[in-house]
Amino acid sequence: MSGLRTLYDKVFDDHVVFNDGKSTTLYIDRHLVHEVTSPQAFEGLRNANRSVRRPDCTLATVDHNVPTSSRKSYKNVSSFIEEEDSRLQCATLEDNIKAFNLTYFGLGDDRQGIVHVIGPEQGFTLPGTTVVCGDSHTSTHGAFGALAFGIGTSEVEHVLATQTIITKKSKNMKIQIDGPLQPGVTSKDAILHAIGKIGTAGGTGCVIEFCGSTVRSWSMEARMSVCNMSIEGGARAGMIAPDEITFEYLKNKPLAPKVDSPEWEAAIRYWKGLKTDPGAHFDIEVYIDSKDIAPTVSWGTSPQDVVAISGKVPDPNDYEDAAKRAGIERALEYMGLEANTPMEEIQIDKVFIGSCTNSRIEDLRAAARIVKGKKIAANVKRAMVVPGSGLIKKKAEAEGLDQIFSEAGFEWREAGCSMCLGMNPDILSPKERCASTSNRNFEGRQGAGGRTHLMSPVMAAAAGITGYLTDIRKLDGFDASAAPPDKPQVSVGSDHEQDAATNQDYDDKTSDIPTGENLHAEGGSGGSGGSAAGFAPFTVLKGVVAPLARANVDTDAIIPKQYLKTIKRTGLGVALFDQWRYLPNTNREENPEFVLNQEPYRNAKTLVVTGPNFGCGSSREHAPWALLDFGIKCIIAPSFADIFFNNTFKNGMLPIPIDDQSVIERIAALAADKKEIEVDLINQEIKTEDGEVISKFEVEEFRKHCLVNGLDDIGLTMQHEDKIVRYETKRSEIYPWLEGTGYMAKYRKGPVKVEAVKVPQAGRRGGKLDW
Ligand SMILES: CC(C)[C@H](C(=O)O)[C@@H](O)C(=O)O
Ligand code: SF4
Repeated sequence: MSGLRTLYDKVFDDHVVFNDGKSTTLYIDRHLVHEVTSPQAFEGLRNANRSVRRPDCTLATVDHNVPTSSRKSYKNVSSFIEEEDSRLQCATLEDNIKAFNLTYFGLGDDRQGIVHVIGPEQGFTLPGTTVVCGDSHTSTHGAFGALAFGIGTSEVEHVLATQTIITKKSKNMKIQIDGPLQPGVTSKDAILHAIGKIGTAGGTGCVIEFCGSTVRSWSMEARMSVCNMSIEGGARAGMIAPDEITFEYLKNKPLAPKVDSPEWEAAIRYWKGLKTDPGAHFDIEVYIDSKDIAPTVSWGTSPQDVVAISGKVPDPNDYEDAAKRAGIERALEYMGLEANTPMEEIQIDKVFIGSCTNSRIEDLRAAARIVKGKKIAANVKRAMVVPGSGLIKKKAEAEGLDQIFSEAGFEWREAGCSMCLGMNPDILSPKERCASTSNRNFEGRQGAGGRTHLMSPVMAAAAGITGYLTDIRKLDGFDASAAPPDKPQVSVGSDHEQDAATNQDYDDKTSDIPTGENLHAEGGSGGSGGSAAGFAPFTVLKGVVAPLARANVDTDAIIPKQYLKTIKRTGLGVALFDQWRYLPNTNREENPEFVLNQEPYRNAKTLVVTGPNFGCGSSREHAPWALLDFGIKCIIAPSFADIFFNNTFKNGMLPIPIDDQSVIERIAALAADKKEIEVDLINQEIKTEDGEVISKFEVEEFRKHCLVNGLDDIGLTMQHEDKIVRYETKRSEIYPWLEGTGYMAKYRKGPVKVEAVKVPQAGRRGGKLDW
């Protein structure tokens, strides 16, 4: 070991609560919570009689399910949200934040917005912190030099209860981008270009540090767009070393330390050390010359399917690899595109400017500059602008951006995730084509059968004006010198300074929240009664194995968004692979071609996937819940996306990555022959029906131990209460600005730090704790 450390190494090291040689327990500074991935976690806490350890370090909002229609007559969630499941999920969050004494920005509050927009906007996200959320795009916060990553619902419960997470060190990856960007090219183009280069599995197992002169020149908004999409590159997190631009952005943010206070000075001293030591080792290095980045758009159904706007739709015949060819053919069919069509000849139906990638003030300003004085094309049925937060909306209105958009024919909406994933009323109809500033173009992402083309805000704005995917550089009146892209557009504090001024103000804003009467005494808010606490031990699994010949199977495909509105963990098997399992335009008539609709695979206990990167995309733990509910406990694949991989273990399931493709093919052949296989976790072997060992496999010792014994890792962590307290004491001394003092001073009447639960829960239901 050279002793030289990367930015990631430094932040990781500073958060180690303990390392027992098998896994590392990391302290979490900031926990963001939203309505989709939290109900089951709160239910688990309630079932185990646990409290939230650090309400002062936890911030909740509603974003995914909320309608983006006018809130002029908004009174409360129950009367405002029409769709029943969405309403229940939002109401459940409100019940939970009352019951657990958490800070919450609801629909009546200007500070409400997409969770990854409001954290930075409030100064909740700070350099050098660990930030988690039950959401894959938590990587956004890495733009501040934070170690920020998405987690599943079981881990949400773990963090709520212990303020820690059990983890394993990732590899270090560097993406260096140098030189000034060309006119019309933005950081969104840079990240789309980078993902096209490395692929959606390129960053698997890694934390990416983005560096180089191009990155240094970017504003915080531009940096957030890039770190946001690290997850689309397969990485656990993306990070950018903090610098003067970061510090400037944080000045006067409500929850950042007060400028010029001793805390601010101490924080700046610490933050300035948060950079990679020259000569520190990276496992993977990627270099990009900014001259090679053009305005970039996606053509297919994966974020790696990108091309310069001046390019053409790819031709499957140009690819020798049969699997690759089949993948492109499938994507073209879904997207309704002909090979070799120039991208600029693709006509669109809708435009969406929003999402946690591109809904910040700078994005809206850039798009407004393009549409100013113009009108959307006649073929554009709908064009929407959805600010990332209520405060951004206000700011934009103060600058007259809403007028510019409205005059051009765009709808000016209220804050939320909106059409990024259509869990709310904003969706595409089947076959509608959308120019979108969001981050995922998976099948059905913006609505069943909808077709998404990812791009930057200026490109989406230009598409709205012409009605076609458009090269921004050719748009009438495009002024290449208007905003030199290599000059940082620094957003200073006053941009987002607005805040609830007094306790009374805060109380008024939250007075519409119910008081917890919806909470049931048993089983939480109508949940399944299930919990992450303990599961059936996994030792040997023998049974039918179903073959699935696909690569990059995303969690939207495993279970689409409409099923995420549940507050339970159970009953999701019926929705597993929904789009592939049922014929379109039928009343859930089974597609006989799909493997899980065939005998004997309906009873499969194991899935063998022949392509890599299974479970990529969102952090939804609903994906393993759906598999488990269907009966699948083990998945064998060449590789897995990190968050999905974690989530399976938390549910007593075993994912087995096998990089020898011949072994995968052999198991797939046995599966095709309807033969059973045996997965022996104790001996770490996969065997034929006759007991012949097909392959050995690796599994982390700690995870194996938990699986074999059906252990609840929250209980295990709570046994180390003394170490957590020791870490917290040290943290208060060295990093006093992390205590959540902003909330204490402004919004709270009582103390915010509740005492941790003193009596550790048993690690195994009814069993002996032996770890
Ligand atoms: C709902 C949530 C689990 C999901 C995510 O983790 O990314 C969502 O935000 C998405 O973008 O698909
Ligand atoms: S990716 Fe879309 S759905 Fe997910 S958090 Fe961001 S805006 Fe919301």
